[in-house]
Amino acid sequence: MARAFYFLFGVLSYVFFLIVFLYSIGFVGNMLVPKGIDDGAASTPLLMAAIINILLLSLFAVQHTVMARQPFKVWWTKIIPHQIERAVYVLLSSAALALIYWQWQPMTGTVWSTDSQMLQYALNGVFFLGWIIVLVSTFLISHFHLFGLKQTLAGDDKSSGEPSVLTQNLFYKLVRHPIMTGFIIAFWATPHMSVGHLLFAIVTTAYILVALQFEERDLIAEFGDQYHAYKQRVGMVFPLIGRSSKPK
Ligand SMILES: C[S@@+](CC[C@H](N)C(=O)[O-])C[C@H]1O[C@@H](n2cnc3c(N)ncnc32)[C@H](O)[C@@H]1O
Repeated sequence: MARAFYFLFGVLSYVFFLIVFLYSIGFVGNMLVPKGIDDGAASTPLLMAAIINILLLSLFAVQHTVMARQPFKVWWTKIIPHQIERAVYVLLSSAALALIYWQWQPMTGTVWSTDSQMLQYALNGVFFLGWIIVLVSTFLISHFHLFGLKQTLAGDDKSSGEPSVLTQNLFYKLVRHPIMTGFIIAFWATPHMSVGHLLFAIVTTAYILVALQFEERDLIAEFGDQYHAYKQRVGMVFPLIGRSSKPK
């Protein structure tokens, strides 16, 4: 009975994530959604709009980073069943993203814009390529584990999970964090960069670079020398850039 509940919760959380993920593409790309990043009346004064937007992004950053850390998970799974820990994380992360999109204050001044149709097609192509890299990379790691569905079918024994495997194939052969590479590409590639979009791209890129320091600390704790060797060989977010020079 409990297992069925965990699975149902996992499925609902996953469906919510999928809706928010698809909305993210429309929001950042200013297409096909009721409210894109540049839509809405720009009635809030610029400085106030910037403060609100940074606070919204910070809320997501704090939730996403704190809940992903091992000490938090150890404490949290004393309160909630370990089978749904990841699904709850995915649900709350998706809710934090939905809040950003809902409350985002448009800042519509133009930073760059191109009239060239060729360039517009090219930049939109790169934008979609970024999202495809994100999606494919989640499957290279383990899509349904990453989004918490697999864990809902686990037994009561916390230690009975599958052993972790360090993915090093396809995109992971080129960079250590292709999901983040895909996001960065998708956030920056646009034929029309508004002030609000630029703020979004700068803050999210900075957050990604900080969050990866925490993630890599955890990966080293988990995989030890194997990760050190991987770090020496493979760039962080872009090929060849951000490799460590010597073994620790
Ligand atoms: C949202 S994913 C992001 C993965 C990676 N940072 C990226 O950008 O492709 C975070 C989870 O992926 C796991 N992870 C990161 N790199 C991995 C790898 N090379 N193999 C397996 N799991 C990995 C982390 O332990 C963490 O649980």
